[in-house]
Amino acid sequence: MTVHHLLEKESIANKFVAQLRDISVQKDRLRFRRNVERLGEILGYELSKNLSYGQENITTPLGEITMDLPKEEIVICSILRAGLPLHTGLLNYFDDAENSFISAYRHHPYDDEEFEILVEYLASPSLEGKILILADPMLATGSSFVNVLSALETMGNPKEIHLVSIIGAKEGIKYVSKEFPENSHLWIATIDEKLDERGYIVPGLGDAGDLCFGPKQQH
Ligand SMILES: O=P(O)(O)OC[C@H]1O[C@H](OP(=O)(O)OP(=O)(O)O)[C@H](O)[C@@H]1O
Ligand SMILES: O=c1cc[nH]c(=O)[nH]1
Ligand SMILES: [Mg+2]
Repeated sequence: MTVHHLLEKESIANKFVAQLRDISVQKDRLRFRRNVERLGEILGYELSKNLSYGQENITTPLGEITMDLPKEEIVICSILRAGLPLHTGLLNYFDDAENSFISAYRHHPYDDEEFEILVEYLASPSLEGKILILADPMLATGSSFVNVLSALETMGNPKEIHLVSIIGAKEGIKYVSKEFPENSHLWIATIDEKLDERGYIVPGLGDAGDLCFGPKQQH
């Protein structure tokens, strides 16, 4: 897997990530979701430099020009819930992509520290021969991305997989790199050192799903 680390070079994206992390700003849910969406747009733009292009003739009111335009069939698959605003950002740029939605959430059957990842809902077109973009703003242990990959197996073989995320922990990135095909790419805004005992990224930003949409109750 090739890792593309957006914040390695300073840009306006630093400010969006800082606002997601900042405890005095992140409780504004509208701003939080919009910053996730903006980072989806930026990461999508970076990713677009890696796609295949083909020539097409364009007619303007004054003449003709040949332009290189994207040729790939793209499916954007986001992991509920926190993947939704990232999905919107990606879809703002890849506006004719097909779309998949999958649920993967941490179920705590016994206590706060132990959890399993449950995949319960999947709606997807065929992925056969297509570019699959998998979106989730948090890559902590990496188990959600890996479980989702196996849940998507019945949908066909994508030509290439691009993971899009905002904050990743080193340990989780190592795990997904081992489990995803070698020609996959990870487009990530920033990489943090560690996880705490509950599997949260430190310093991270907290719970991205709750910050986007409010707390949820275990069932
Ligand atoms: O890399 P992992 O260790 O699997 O953790 C990351 C997952 O945790 C979060 O989802 P969460 O379970 O909090 O669901 P939510 O989006 O519904 O809040 C996040 O959006 C990822 O899906
Ligand atoms: O740090 C983390 C880990 C998992 N899910 C989150 O939302 N945040
Ligand atoms: Mg959550």
